[in-house]
Amino acid sequence: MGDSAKKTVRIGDTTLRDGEQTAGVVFSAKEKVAIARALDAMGVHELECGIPAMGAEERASIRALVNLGLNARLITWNRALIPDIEASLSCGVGAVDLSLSVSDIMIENKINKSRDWVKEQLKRSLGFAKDHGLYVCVGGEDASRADLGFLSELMGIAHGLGADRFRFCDTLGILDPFAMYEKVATLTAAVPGLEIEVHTHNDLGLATANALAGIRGGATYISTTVNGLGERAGNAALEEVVMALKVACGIDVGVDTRKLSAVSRLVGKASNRDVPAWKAVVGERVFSHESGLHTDGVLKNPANYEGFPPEAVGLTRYIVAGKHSGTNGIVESYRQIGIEVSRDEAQSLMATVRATAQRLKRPLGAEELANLYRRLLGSDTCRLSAA
Ligand SMILES: CC(=O)SCCNC(=O)CCNC(=O)[C@H](O)C(C)(C)COP(=O)(O)OP(=O)(O)OC[C@H]1O[C@@H](n2cnc3c(N)ncnc32)[C@H](O)[C@@H]1OP(=O)(O)O
Ligand SMILES: O=C(O)CCC(=O)C(=O)O
Repeated sequence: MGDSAKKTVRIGDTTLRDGEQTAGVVFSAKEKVAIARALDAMGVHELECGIPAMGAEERASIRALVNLGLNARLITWNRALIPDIEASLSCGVGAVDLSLSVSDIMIENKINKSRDWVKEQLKRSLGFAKDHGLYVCVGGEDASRADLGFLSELMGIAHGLGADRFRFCDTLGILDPFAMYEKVATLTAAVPGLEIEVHTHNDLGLATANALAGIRGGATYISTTVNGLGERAGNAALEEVVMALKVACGIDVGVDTRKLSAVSRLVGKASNRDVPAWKAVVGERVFSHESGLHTDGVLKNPANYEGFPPEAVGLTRYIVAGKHSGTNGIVESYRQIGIEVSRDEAQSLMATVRATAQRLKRPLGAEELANLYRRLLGSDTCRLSAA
């Protein structure tokens, strides 16, 4: 990503707000504390931690987070309405996101207002928030479908009134990375003094790509959720964004990546949404190798088939014996269960290993491999190592 290695990129994680908006997901106050602590401990810069306007219970859970004294900045989500901001102030947070629908389709068909109303409401709510000493992110809901001239105008007003950043939302997840890049680059050039955050949804599976494109376009913040939770198909996943920035773009955001899989499990459990074994970056089996040529390559040097090592994200490498195994992989699978086999012996075992995997529709476990060895190659005492 060119000179982007020098760039400072910050993560604003919204697992506790947009993540919890996943239809059917509810975090208990205790789970919110555990998730916030985990994200803070790994170095996430900002946590969007709830919506005070929702009511007393939500406000109590936000106050509990404020009382933790985390390093991460806590920010709440608000409509750009004074009562919403007052509710946030009552929670003791020092930062608010003030959201306004900014596309004509939503201005006309959702909030039933006009562009002028949006501008006035921005001035009113931002002025109120700034008078109360708050850090303010102005949230542009549906910015990806909004008129760029109007967005520039809003950003100019926001900047003039002391907003700290603007959140460019691809609310419906309909952009491609090229369009995202161009839109963010245009806005960065139009209002250079105002930082931009990109909030990307995954309806087309492009949330992470779009977030990276936003950074290339000049954004400095990325909105993420653990496991990509969030409305409909979810948001850009924290683990994908952090690792993609690091591995593909050479940008280290200062998050301890070794904790990514643990936080993924924590949020998977709290959200009652299992993390698929093949989930990019944190899936339990994304460092499993079975295919003969891959296994051979990994055994010679893991870098042959791994873009980053499993330890980098707190995971483990597995070599498994299955339908696609080759000789070296089978030797290794037996070595792992304490049985030394030669290449010739592995070759003689291969057809049965494959046929068994084909029949069972899965790789063979330790016991099955040992039984096969005994059945095909001899006694159970032969060449068993200490393991
Ligand atoms: C894209 C996003 O993710 S935005 C975040 C969305 N999150 C949520 O909705 C979760 C929590 N929401 C809630 O608890 C409730 O919806 C509340 C407390 C925010 C509002 O509750 P209610 O007062 O009962 O309103 P309700 O949900 O029925 O409708 C929303 C109202 O807010 C208005 N509204 C929506 N967005 C905005 C905005 N950015 N600024 C001002 N008003 C807005 C709508 O026009 C509608 O007003 P209307 O009733 O006059 O037509
Ligand atoms: O307006 C905001 O700050 C965020 C709203 C949101 O979650 C979205 O547009 O997807």
